[in-house]
Amino acid sequence: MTATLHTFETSAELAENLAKAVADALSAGIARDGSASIAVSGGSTPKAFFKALSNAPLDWTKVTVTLVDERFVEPDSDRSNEKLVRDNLLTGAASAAAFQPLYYPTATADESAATATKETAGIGRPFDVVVLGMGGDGHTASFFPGGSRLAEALDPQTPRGVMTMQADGAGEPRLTYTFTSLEDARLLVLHIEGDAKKTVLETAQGDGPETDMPIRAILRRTASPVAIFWAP
Ligand SMILES: O=C1O[C@H](COP(=O)(O)O)[C@@H](O)[C@H](O)[C@H]1O
Repeated sequence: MTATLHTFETSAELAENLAKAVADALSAGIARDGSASIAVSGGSTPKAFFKALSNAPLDWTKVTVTLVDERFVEPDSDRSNEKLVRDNLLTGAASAAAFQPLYYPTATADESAATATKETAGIGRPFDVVVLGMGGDGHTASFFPGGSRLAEALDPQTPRGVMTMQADGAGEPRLTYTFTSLEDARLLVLHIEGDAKKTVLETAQGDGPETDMPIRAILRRTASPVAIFWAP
């Protein structure tokens, strides 16, 4: 599918424009279906975007927010993507939204993934909005180079749902939506910032296997077009 690059002069300008595009897509989902869904990424990049989106004037009681991926850590950990979202997105107007976690306090990450798959089965078919990030190693969601279940996660035959992933660069065991869960979002965004990530993106857009840079699966073969939002 095609990818279109949207460039902004500052991170603040990007955050405002991305929040507007996402709010419009959520409003369209509510108007069409009576409810809307969004899966967001964690990491260090999305904070300003979350703050901008949390003030968007839409009927948040009709919106379900979930995560593209998560670490298998308690939700009060500074490493938790759930904590990032609760502290920065689910505030103000957006505090009325429903939240579907991927982490559950189970004995193993696999049990948590199974519970998350069951609990999220009613949303995201397709998601109204998916906002992906990208790591400096070319990972997106928890599709890490060298990931223990990378081939399965990226396989177009693997069903929708949440699965586990382990990788050297990942730290804790991960929980991640599969490629098929994310690729057909009505608005599919890749949000990256900084010159270093632009260089990683350009490398990923060149030849080479998906296993080296899993973001290539998103850039090459999603059902939906990818809107890339970038600022220096
Ligand atoms: O591990 C993760 O990293 C990526 C990118 O994070 P960033 O800190 O470089 O912005 C993120 O998209 C993913 O959700 C997160 O779990």
